[in-house]
Amino acid sequence: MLEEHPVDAIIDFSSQDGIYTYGESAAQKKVKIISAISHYSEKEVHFLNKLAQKATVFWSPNITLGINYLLYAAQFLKKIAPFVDIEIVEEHFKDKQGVSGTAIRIADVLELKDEKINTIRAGGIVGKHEVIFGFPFQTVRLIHESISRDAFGNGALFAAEHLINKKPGFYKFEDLLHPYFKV
Ligand SMILES: NC(=O)C1=CN([C@@H]2O[C@H](COP(=O)(O)OP(=O)(O)OC[C@H]3O[C@@H](n4cnc5c(N)ncnc54)[C@H](OP(=O)(O)O)[C@@H]3O)[C@@H](O)[C@H]2O)C=CC1
Ligand SMILES: O=C(O)C1=NC(C(=O)O)C[C@H](O)C1
Repeated sequence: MLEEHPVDAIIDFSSQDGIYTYGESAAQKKVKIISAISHYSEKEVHFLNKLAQKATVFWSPNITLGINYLLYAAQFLKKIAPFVDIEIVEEHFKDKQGVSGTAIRIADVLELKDEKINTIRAGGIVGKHEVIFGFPFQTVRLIHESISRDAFGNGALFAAEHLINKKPGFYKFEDLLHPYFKV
């Protein structure tokens, strides 16, 4: 397939097991792998790491620029106020299965237990994440809302552009943003 249709990168919004259909042949041909799958088991993460020995592999459970900026801002605030109460609220469309992979990632970077994730499923909400920092006399709310699925397409293109000159290895969105934080 990749011989008939050569490409520079594969962008994956399929499902957890999609990687097994193209991973090996992509890595063999040094085709970059950009995965937006929200949930992987340890088995898939291990497989991605193996592929990353040969190819440039990128994985982001939320590929929007906005949410990845929010992740930075949230970690920065937690550093200043380590004992603040933090709650995460994630909202998605009614049929979305499982807890948001983004919310799990936010909890992970802020070192919060998964019980701090509050889930809402309603109608056609594309994807909204809010991190609430409850101080004694003030509240800080960091909110990101994908108002159209175009946000994911734009994010995937941002990733693809920023991976053009990247050597084989396993990359996360923050690896692409680090250079922008140098002042
Ligand atoms: N990182 C991010 O920013 C985002 C991540 N996602 C994630 O992307 C994934 C897909 O979400 P969503 O678009 O809602 O899902 P859908 O089920 O609507 O779409 C998935 C598509 O991929 C196809 N597909 C699934 N598995 C395979 C496979 N093994 N081989 C080939 N094709 C396959 C499906 O085909 P068929 O219908 O024939 O099964 C379907 O066309 C989820 O993990 C979701 O959480 C979604 C949006 C943003
Ligand atoms: O399934 C989706 O659609 C989305 N999944 C995400 C997640 O699980 O965090 C990311 C985005 O909000 C859309």
